[in-house]
Amino acid sequence: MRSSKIIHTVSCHAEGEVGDVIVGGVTPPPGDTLWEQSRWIERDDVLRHFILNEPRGGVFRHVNLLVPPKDPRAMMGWIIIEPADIPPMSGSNSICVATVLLDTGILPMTEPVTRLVLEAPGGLIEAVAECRDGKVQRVEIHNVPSFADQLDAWIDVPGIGSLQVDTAYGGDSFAIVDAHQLGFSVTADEARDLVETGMKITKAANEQLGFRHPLNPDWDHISFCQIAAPVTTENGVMTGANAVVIRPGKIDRSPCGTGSSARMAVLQAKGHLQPGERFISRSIIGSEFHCHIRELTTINDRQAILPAVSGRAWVTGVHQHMLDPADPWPEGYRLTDTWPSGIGF
Ligand SMILES: O=C(O)[C@H]1NCC[C@@H]1O
Repeated sequence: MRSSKIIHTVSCHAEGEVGDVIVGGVTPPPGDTLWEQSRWIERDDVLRHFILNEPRGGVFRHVNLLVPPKDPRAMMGWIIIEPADIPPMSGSNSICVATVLLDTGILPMTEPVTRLVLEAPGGLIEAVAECRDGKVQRVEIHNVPSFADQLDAWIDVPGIGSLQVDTAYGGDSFAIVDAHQLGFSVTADEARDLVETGMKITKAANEQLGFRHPLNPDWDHISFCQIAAPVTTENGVMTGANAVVIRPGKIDRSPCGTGSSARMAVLQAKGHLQPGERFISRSIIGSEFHCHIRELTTINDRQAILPAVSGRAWVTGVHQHMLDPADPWPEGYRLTDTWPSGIGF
């Protein structure tokens, strides 16, 4: 076999959402900070196209590039590569990264608990991994400070009408809308309609409300729409299903860690969730993240929370993505039958 490029990945999913990890074959991008390195990856499409586009990838795939940390407190840094964005943080991807680092032995595992400090472009996180028999059983992520931005704001959504939404940040930026207001019960058979509706809401929320992170003015848009079923109490625990619509048009198969953090920030701001109380976030495929608010904090005088989100991840394979020098599509291709375009912003 001949190849002009080989990228080694360990494939993984966290509660249903793909989060493959590049463990070799890519040199760290230039930049003095993880954030700068992540903007370099965003500007340079070569890696993104090679790994995300067909024939190697698809709109469902997220890929995490391991890089040496910049912060001396961190054991590893990583850059999250999603279909539309290179985000500051990701819950499902961080659970995949922690699991792959320990299950493969890249970082040493200590049973029954291994604590990792990892550096995402959006800041340091801690991953507390429960480990047994050489396998990570569950990872609790101590996420970056999260906060509600605009509460009960009205937007006009073409084809839908006037809608009340909350906007919030949980390591990524969200417009959160009540599913029942839209006639959804957040079940798998609604997936296509949820995506079309969510994409319109994200676009309208960006145009009419916008978002800018108070400490990182570069992060200046709303990435996702979270269509959230009202919270209920199950066995004494506050529980909420959601469908997070990811640009350019797919639903998070996991309960979305950044979305769960953003939702907890809104619940706390509205007085429905207190630090220490449990919150179960449930995905459209029925998988769960177990969450709570660790403590309250502030960002530039703005009320914020420190969220904890825990979930499980499983390795699904190892791959060597290769490029035959004669392949006429070295960066692959995407078609609008499976990779929507023209909706969003
Ligand atoms: O768990 C999360 O935060 C994410 N899942 C895929 C898209 C988001 O980054």
